Formats: sequence, C-alpha cells, structure tokens
Amino acid sequence: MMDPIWQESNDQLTRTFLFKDFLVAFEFMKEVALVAEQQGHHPNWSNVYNKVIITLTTHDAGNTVTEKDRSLASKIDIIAQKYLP
Ligand SMILES: C[C@H](O)[C@H](O)[C@H]1CNC2=NC(N)=NC(=O)C2=N1
Repeated sequence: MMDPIWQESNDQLTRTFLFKDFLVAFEFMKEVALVAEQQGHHPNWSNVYNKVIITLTTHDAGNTVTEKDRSLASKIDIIAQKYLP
C-alpha cells in the first residue's frame, strides 16, 4: 500500500528523505536508480547533502500519476527502510 508520507499534488507524488549524511543518501540513490532502470520508470529527484527529494509522475501519460508511479514509490519505500536512520 502507498505510504501516506508520499504527498500527492499537482499530478505528482513527492516524498522527502533525510539520511545520516551524503554517503548514505547516495547509496540509497544508487539502489533506487537500479530499480528505476529495471522498471523502465525513473524518478525526478534532487539531492543536497543528506536530503533527497523524489517526485514521481508519468510523462508518457501527460505528467499524471499512474500505477507505475505508485509501484515505484512502494519499491522506494522498501529500499529507504534500509538506509533511513
Ligand atoms: C521509453 C521509456 O521507457 C519511457 O520514456 C519511460 C522511461 N521512464 C519514465 N519515467 C517516468 N517517470 N515517466 C515516464 O513516462 C517514463 N517513460
């Protein structure tokens, strides 16, 4: 099920993650990158030091939230559990 801390607005799902430091944030991003590539569905994201902000939308569907976004969000949540403090 969708983690309620993903905010849905403006046809995007957004979640902010705060890790211990940059290296942990980047390990998380590396793992998400591999899953995104597997899924053929990719995050819009930003990283500053220990903070990663991810927004998910489907540009192939006119920038709307689709099942592909919800599925990737769930996978990201599972990955994040390993890296969050
Ligand atoms: C051809 C390729 O599979 C598509 O462009 C995929 C790639 N990754 C994607 N990622 C996201 N977030 N939305 C898409 O519509 C999308 N389309």
